[in-house]
Amino acid sequence: MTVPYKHEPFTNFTIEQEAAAFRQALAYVETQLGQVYPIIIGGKRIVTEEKVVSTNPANKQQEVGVVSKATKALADEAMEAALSAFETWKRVSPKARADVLLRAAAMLRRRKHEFSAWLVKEVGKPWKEADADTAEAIDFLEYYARQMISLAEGVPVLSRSGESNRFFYVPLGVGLIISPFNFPLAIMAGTTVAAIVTGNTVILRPSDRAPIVAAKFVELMEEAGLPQGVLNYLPGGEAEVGEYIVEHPQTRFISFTGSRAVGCRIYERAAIVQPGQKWLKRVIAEMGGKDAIIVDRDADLELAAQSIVASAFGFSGQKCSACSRAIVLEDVYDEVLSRVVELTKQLKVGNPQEQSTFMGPVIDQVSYDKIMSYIEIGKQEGKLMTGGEGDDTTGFFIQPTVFADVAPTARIMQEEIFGPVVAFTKVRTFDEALEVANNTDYGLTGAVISNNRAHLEKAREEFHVGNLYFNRGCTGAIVGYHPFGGFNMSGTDSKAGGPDYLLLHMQAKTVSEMF
Ligand SMILES: NC(=O)c1ccc[n+]([C@@H]2O[C@H](COP(=O)([O-])OP(=O)(O)OC[C@H]3O[C@@H](n4cnc5c(N)ncnc54)[C@H](O)[C@@H]3O)[C@@H](O)[C@H]2O)c1
Ligand SMILES: N[C@@H](CCC=O)C(=O)O
Repeated sequence: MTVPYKHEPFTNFTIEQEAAAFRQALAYVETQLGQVYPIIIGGKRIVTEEKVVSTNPANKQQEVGVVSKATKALADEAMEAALSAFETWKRVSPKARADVLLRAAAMLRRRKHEFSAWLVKEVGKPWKEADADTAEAIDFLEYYARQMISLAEGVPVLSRSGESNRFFYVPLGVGLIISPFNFPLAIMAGTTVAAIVTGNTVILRPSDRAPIVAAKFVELMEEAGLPQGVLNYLPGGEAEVGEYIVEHPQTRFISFTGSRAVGCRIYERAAIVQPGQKWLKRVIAEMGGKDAIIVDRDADLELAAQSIVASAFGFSGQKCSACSRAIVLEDVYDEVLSRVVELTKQLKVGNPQEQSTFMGPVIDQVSYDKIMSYIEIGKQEGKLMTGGEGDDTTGFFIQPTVFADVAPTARIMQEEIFGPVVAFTKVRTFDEALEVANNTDYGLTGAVISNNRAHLEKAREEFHVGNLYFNRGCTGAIVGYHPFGGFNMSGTDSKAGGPDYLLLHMQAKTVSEMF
């Protein structure tokens, strides 16, 4: 028997012992930088000529590590390895598969600060954000392991006299996992182990902007006892190799997390039935957001301001759940806006290695340039209240930026910026607030800060997002507590860390026997 699932607590860094342990982990990781990590196919280590260098976004001169770049030929090899491992892995009992995850969770918990320190280095997460990312990865391992155990026997169905009917789940086959840079441990690990614990084998394509954390996780899964070929690590080669596997006739499913543009392209490519293909590929796509916080006239305005700031600027706004729109009732608009500006000015932007840093860099030059260009657009579309500056001399630092008086149809109110930028818009009524909130192509997260029960109930029905929060911010979903995933162009309506997530990786079989 396993103990019931409970989410991993966050580290309290105000305890000096914890802070010291984290500093020690950072110092250790510093000694490990710059190493070369091979591709792993069927347990075999392969180093290719062409490489991808992962650098620290807070200090672009610093190499975090180097990975080999995949090729189409290696993609074929990975497919063969995964297909061959599938023949044995699918027959391993669900309980034994779950045990590998539980062991990995225990090992990751013991090395929690070390993994978080890699996140600080590779993607510039400040301490608390890195700690939450690692905690979430542990949660996915623990939660999906238990869920698989409970699904092992299938679900009871009715039988008539003289008949015995059974309904149970079988794995799909080889899955392609494509993960984003922004939760390079939690999302990469969660999507990978959901596919594995359900009996599938996978080819993992981590983001080229965070391949080292993924390499460390793959090593950990091997140490936890995962058989060779079940998890094949194939970094590098971005679109070309990724699309090649998407289109491969033996790919059975694709679990993608990333931007809308790439998700839509994958969805489209996967729909084409290739010669020799025997199934329709399943695509799980978790995509972008344009998330809003509504502030009602009867609301705790300090809570509103704190929620907007934390949700807009946590990890430099590089969360699909980030608050990029504040929709505020006119009666309280000025007060909320001025408090948000005041709080924003107090945020410390700097090297995420420092404990006191609230906001580190954005991920790379491409992101930096894109966000800065949106800031220029914002200057035309609204009133710049604070921020607006960037500095990319050492790393990719952008000041947290607030725009006021932006029209709901403005580009910065419609397009995902994925950076530390929030736009305020003023509305007259709560109904208008809901209309503005729903007026994007996305539908991922949203929050309402209100003391008005009728308004909250109305939002419960009409605010069309996958994750709706009342009287709190719109980021920070916890596995098993806030199943996560969005509507419309935010994805395929799946819910990571939710009770039905594993079913997306299996097919149900009915067996009926007559006596
Ligand atoms: N809904 C969610 O749960 C969720 C979670 C995290 C991030 N996101 C979204 O992800 C985006 C940020 O992450 P990102 O910048 O890494 O996204 P991205 O779309 O640029 O990349 C995601 C992954 O796709 C790969 N890729 C890129 N082009 C490809 C192609 N043509 N074929 C196959 N693979 C390809 C990348 O290498 C990367 O591994 C944001 O839009 C954010 O909202 C969504
Ligand atoms: N699950 C995370 C967001 C993941 C996307 O970037 C949250 O709830 O904030």
